[in-house]
Amino acid sequence: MKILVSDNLSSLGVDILKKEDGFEVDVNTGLSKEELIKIIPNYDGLVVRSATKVTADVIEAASNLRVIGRAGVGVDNIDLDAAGKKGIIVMNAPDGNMITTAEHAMALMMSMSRNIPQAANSLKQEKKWSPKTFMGVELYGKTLGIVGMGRIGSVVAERAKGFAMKVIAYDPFVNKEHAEKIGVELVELKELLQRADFLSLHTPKIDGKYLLGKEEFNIVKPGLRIINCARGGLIDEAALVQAIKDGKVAQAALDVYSQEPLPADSPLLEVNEIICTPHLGASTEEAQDKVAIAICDQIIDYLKYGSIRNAVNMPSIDEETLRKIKPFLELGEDLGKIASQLAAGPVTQVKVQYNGEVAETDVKPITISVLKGLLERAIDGINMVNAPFLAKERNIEVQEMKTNEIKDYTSTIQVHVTTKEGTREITGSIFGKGDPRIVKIDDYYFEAVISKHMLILSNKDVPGVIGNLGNALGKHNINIAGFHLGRIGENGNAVSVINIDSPPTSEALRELRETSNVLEVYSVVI
Ligand SMILES: NC(=O)c1ccc[n+]([C@@H]2O[C@H](COP(=O)([O-])OP(=O)(O)OC[C@H]3O[C@@H](n4cnc5c(N)ncnc54)[C@H](O)[C@@H]3O)[C@@H](O)[C@H]2O)c1
Ligand SMILES: O=C(O)CC[C@@H](O)C(=O)O
Repeated sequence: MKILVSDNLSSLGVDILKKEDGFEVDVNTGLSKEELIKIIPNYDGLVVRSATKVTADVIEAASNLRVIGRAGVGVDNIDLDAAGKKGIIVMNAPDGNMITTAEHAMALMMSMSRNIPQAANSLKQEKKWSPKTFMGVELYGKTLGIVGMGRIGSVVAERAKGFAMKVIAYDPFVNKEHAEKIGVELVELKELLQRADFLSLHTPKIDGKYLLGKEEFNIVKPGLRIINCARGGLIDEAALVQAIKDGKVAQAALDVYSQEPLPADSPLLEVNEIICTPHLGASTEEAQDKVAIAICDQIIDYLKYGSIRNAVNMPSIDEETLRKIKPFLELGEDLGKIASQLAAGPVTQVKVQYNGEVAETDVKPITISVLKGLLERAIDGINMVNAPFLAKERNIEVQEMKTNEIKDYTSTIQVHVTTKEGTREITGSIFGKGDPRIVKIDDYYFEAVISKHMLILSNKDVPGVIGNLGNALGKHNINIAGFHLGRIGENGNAVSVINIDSPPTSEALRELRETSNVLEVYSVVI
């Protein structure tokens, strides 16, 4: 396995990769886009921080790449859609730098409230002793508004409470219990803007929308102080400069910018009330070691053992869960493959229903494996990462349903596939520790073994049909390994699943289809 590390990564991470059997590592930082495009086909894995821009054209050129690891949280420098479509998994290391970044937010809050950079600059650069110029404000008793109560926002809230600040937060995705547990009052954004003395942002970048723009600055509590250690693009920088000039906002402390590196002529650098740091939030020795170790371990676990942690473009599966759900992943893929060969025409909808114990596990990866099996014959290079993207691209509606109800089996997976011609249903279960079976096709019940080659056929349920089929298969030298019959009462139709040791020739299939009372014959390959 060849891994490229294209940004500054702690040597502890690089060493982990170097020491791993079968891994080769190149550290090559500061590459131009053209240089990266040229060398990326040589690599199975890429490790980046925020400097490398993994754009669609880089991904297009990455013919062997299987994983991109981000040593940190934000993945806005990686084209996730392009990676997903190409089947490249993107993972981050979200826990390693949360304390460090929260500490940077606190450092900015305190530096800003006491004018520390400006005062230090005046004394050291201008040799001026002017304490009156740098009158500050206390944090004590002030209200801190946090937007985004995730990992970093929550740590900031705890630290701020240590300064006896009142903490309020806006995060539409967080539950009340989490907020109450850390003693934070959840409010709407408008209320937060009207009440906060300090405001700290901790959300991901929000596409096409500023969290703080002219409209928001018009309603903030006068004298607001703003901290942004999250992402550039959350604040309309021109509107911020104007709001400070208009006296609506007192100060701001920024670590991230809409354009990075921040251009030397940025108006932000001209405003004395704005403190700027050069995207330093995660830059401590401890955090850099932690994220580097985490991402390198994750990459090895994925490339060597298939276990997925902190994936941002597919559900994560740790080793323990992987072990538990592996038989169902395989069953799901088999059911998808069978369904694709029974259904006629392009698929428009897939419903996957989980019944019984399997419904209590994380079923998302199983649904993806159904999609992978379903689309495998139509799309080259499909895998667990790109299957949902490719299904979406083909306008296939995917539904997932769960019931805890246990009927005849402890767990079943029911796959309904709809095309213009109608819906086919195929249900599977796991016998014993990992023996996959088809237990139902449409209305017919069996306990059919799933094998590499199968014939699935329907016939009128009259005497002699099975004998004739056996003769026809024998004539074409096709050995029957198993025979499973499903019927609904007498005098109706029957469906059979026949396990065969070799694939049928087209001649054999023609003869089977011409056998009297046979209605449909499908040759199914797993
Ligand atoms: N400055 C740095 O060096 C640095 C370092 C680490 C992380 N970060 C950035 O900090 C941010 C937060 O990181 P995290 O690890 O806490 O992420 P997180 O995913 O744990 O938390 C983000 C929170 O934002 C909330 N959220 C999403 N959209 C929102 C919206 N429109 N309004 C309000 N809340 C919303 C989510 O519900 C979530 O709780 C990210 O943007 C990350 O890239 C920056
Ligand atoms: O790698 C860095 O220094 C920045 C990291 C930070 O922005 C992140 O999102 O984790």
